[in-house]
Amino acid sequence: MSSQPAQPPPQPAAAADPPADQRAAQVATAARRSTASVGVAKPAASDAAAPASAAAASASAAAAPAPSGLSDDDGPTPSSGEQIRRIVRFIRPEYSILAAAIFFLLISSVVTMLVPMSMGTIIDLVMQELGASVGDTGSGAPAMVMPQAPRLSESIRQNLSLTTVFIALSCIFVVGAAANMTRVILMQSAAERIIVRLRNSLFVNIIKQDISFHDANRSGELISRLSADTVVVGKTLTSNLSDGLRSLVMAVAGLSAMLLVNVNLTMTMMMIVPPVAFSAVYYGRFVRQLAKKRTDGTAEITKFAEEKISNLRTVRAFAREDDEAAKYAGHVQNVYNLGMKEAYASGLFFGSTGLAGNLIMLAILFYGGSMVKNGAISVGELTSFFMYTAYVGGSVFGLTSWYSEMNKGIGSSTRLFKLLDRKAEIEATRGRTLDAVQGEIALQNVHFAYPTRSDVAIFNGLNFTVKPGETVAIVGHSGSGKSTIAQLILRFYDPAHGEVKLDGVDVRELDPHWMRESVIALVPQEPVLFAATVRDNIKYGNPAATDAEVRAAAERANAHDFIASFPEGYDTFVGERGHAISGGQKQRIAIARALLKNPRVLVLDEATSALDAASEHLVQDAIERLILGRTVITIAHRLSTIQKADRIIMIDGGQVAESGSFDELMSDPEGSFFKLVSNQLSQNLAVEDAAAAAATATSTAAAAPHEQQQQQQQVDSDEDTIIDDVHPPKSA
Ligand SMILES: Nc1ncnc2c1ncn2[C@@H]1O[C@H](COP(=O)(O)OP(=O)(O)OP(=O)(O)O)[C@@H](O)[C@H]1O
Repeated sequence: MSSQPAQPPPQPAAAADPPADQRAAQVATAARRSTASVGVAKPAASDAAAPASAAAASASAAAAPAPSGLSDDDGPTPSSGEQIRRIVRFIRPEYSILAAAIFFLLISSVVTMLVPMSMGTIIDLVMQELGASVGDTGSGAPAMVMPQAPRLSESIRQNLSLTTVFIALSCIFVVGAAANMTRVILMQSAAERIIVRLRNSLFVNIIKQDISFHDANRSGELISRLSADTVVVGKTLTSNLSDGLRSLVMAVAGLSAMLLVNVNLTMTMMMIVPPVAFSAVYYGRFVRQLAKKRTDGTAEITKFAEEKISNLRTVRAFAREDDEAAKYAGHVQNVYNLGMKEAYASGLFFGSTGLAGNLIMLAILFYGGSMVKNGAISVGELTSFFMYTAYVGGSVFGLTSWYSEMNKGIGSSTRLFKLLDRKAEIEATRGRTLDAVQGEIALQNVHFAYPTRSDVAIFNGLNFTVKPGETVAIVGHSGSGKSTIAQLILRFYDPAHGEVKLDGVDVRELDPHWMRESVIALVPQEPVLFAATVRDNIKYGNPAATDAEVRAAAERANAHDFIASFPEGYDTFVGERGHAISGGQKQRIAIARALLKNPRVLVLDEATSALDAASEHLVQDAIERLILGRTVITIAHRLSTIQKADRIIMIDGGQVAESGSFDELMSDPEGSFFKLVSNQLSQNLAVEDAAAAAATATSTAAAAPHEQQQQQQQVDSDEDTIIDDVHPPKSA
């Protein structure tokens, strides 16, 4: 606050305590004289004036929509079957790619399964030639027992030479490798496409959720779903699925081949299946639960980090870096603990199944060796069988890890699909549009409570109409619901009862997107700029605007001169959330943005933080140009704005307490508007008194240093009553 009165400041009303009518005249005069920011909305006791009787609150609460958090309370968790069906529905567009991938997978698997059989055949061929050459030595007795010719390789052996087999197998293996390569590429491309679709649909669904949903969910968590969970689910649906299918095909084909080679040996091998399958099911369930907890833990880490990093200036200003680092470490430790639980479970599971696999191989070697000795099977057949056992063992192992990965994916997908399937209420409405908008806004018998705080009624029977072209200032104590009116007009929320109307039509009948795009603009208290250039930020009001139009809007918003003074002009990067430019500059860019949009109805949530006099003047001047020829609803915090309005609406107790021109309202010293203004003025005048006292004190050489310091502190704190009494930024 920088206003220095031209005349000696009048006594604060409370100190003089004059009769009511005299006080009225005094306050009105003081009000007229004050051209600076008065911060009417910030009386010290304002919070005590909270609206809403408990009865009204519960009435509103009954009709208010339920809070909509992305939590376990947000509807029942679907069963695994439902989740799998949901996942299958989601991957439908990739069916053709997946089918092609499965085709190539089958080819490569068949080729792989040929390996043991071909190796066995080659070994038998080699041994046969070896046997023949041993027989040729003329010693009379064969050097080793040659078992019966194996059934499977019999015909091949009879018709093909060793060289032909080598050449044929090499060609088949090349085909297998090509098929495998194609399978991997196709699967990866399906995974990437699924991740793209997941991310796009999820982002769209997140930004199209009702504001009440965003009240209930922190952005960090949503970002985590968007970035981390989408990858887990995408990979599960493709690479893991492909690996699982491959393992399944190989296990089935391998088993069939083993049965063909020898049934008894196969039965011995099968002893391992029941215990492994049993433990795989339990292990799978366990990791699914862990995965869900881990994705939640990761989301917790992301939302914590997002909030602290994006508000680093506050963390730094309070020197809380170490505390925040410790809290962050706590969240990270939580995820680490879950990871370690999984590590122990995985170690136990994979270690024991590996041991079971090795023991069964030993058993086969022992049993198979005796069969070779008896001439029941050939060495080549035992080799083939052994290789099939290893392949099938590997495939079963692959299937169990696929099962656990699938479970993890399903665990991660729970919240993701819940979020993806969530239907917005307001934003999903496809209402009509109006041909020619006059710009009349009416609130009729509006009852409202925020969905996240449904037991606190903000309005209970709010009624007022703003005529086309009229400028109305909404005033009231802090927390009385002024900004809430703006949010209802923009249809960020629907009232529990009553109607908000545009040109006599309930906004629930209208298309909310059309209304915000073409009819209504909001200039919020603390304008939010995006991390982009000045030009892009202004063009946010109308992406189709030309550079000339952007410049014209900036000129009308008193922004062109400061923009032109930047070395990069309109291409200057404004920093994250516009941190790289000043508050007054930000406000003027926001005004230029609104000018470019050229709305019929303008909702102006006036900034509560005061700017220096020069900057304030430039902003006010820009606002005056902005409001020309429109219906304007100003959530007013400055006396000058209130005085200039055609009409003032005073909100108190969730209803319109008073309505009229400035002079009309100020003529009633018992009225709530009069009290609000006089209360604020006394605060303001106290600041001026303290400033004058401080100036006197500073000039008095005799003043003790600590007294000077105290006086200065008093001035600082009084000035802060207005500047500091700023509520959390409300932005569009
Ligand atoms: N998104 C929200 N969810 C729940 N409660 C909210 C939300 N936004 C505001 N409120 C509460 O609603 C009440 C009215 O808030 P509102 O911002 O409309 O007041 P205001 O009159 O504009 O205050 P000020 O002048 O301080 O900006 C306050 O008690 C506030 O805490």
